[in-house]
Parts: sequence; C-alpha cells; structure tokens
Amino acid sequence: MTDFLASAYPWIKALHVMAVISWMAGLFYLPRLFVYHAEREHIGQEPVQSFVIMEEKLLRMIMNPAMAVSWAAGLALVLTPGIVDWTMVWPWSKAAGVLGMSWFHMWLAVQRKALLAGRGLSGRRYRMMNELPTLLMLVIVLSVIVKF
Ligand code: HEM
Repeated sequence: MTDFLASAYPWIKALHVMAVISWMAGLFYLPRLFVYHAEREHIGQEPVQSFVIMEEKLLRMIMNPAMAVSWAAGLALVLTPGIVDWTMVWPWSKAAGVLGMSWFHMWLAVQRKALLAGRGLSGRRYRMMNELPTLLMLVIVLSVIVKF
C-alpha cells in the first residue's frame, strides 16, 4: 500500500490540487450568492428563486464532491511515506486551517437551509464571513509551500 502511495504521489497531489481549486471556488462564491440573496429578500424582489437554485446546485454538485475528493486525496498524501513530518509546525497549522475550512463548508450548508426557511442572516454578516476562507487559505498555502 505504501509502495503504491509513493509511486502515485505526483498524481494524487495533482488530483488534490484540482479538487481543492474547485472546492475553494465554491467556498468563495457561495457566500457572495448569500449576500445578494439576503439583500434581495429584504426588498422583496422576485429573482430570489434563481438564487435558491444556484446555491443548491453549487453546494450539491460542486462543493460537496470537491470537498470529499480534497479530503480523500489529502489523507492519501498524509499516509504517503516521507511526506509529513509531525515534529514540524506546518502539518499542524495546515490541519487547523483545513478543519476551519471544513467547518465553514458546514456553516454554509446550514445557512443555505436558513435562507430557504426565511431565517438567513443580513447581507453584511455574509460579507464579513466571506473573509474567513481567504484567511484560512493564507494559513493553508503558507503551511504547505513554506513548510515552517
Ligand atoms: C481536506 C483536507 C486536506 C488534507 C488532509 C491535505 C493534506 C495535504 C498534504 C499531506 C499535502 C502534501 C504536501 C507535500 O507534498 O509536501 C498537500 C498538498 C497541498 N495542499 Fe492540501 N490538504 C487538505 C486540504 C487543502 C486545502 C483546503 C488547500 C487549499 C486551500 C490545500 C492546498 C494544497 C496545496 C496547494 C498542496 C501542494 C503543495 C506542494 O506543492 O507541495 N490542501 N495537502
């Protein structure tokens, strides 16, 4: 198994980066949709239904599978011999960033349902939360590239 992981390393890493790009695209875009959705809802404009469909498709068809593949390929990289040195700081800061990113994904899923039920937050709150994935991305990418 470890032999297979070692020989497949560049392919698994390529899959990981592709999945992460798709996941991040959704993590950046879905809260923007929530901002516009929440602001339209307050003025009672009609096109809210299109937001509902876009939000559901983005979460179910892109973000959920992309998160699953990011995790599966990421864990395969963790198990690859010689890749992660747990005595260093970077694997821990990366893990913290990734757990934060996964929490944010779950929070977005809960907010999608809240908006659907008319219990969503204000556009301003969604705008503020939109900064979180940017900060987490900074921590994750610096961890995995600089490897402090
Ligand atoms: C979902 C859970 C995740 C796990 C378990 C995980 C784990 C890993 C591991 C072990 C590596 C290999 C490091 C190496 O080859 O030296 C890696 C590479 C990488 N990860 Fe993740 N990762 C996860 C999520 C993410 C996320 C969310 C991002 C981006 C925001 C990300 C960005 C990257 C990048 C850019 C690389 C390639 C770095 C290089 O060139 O070596 N990962 N990941």
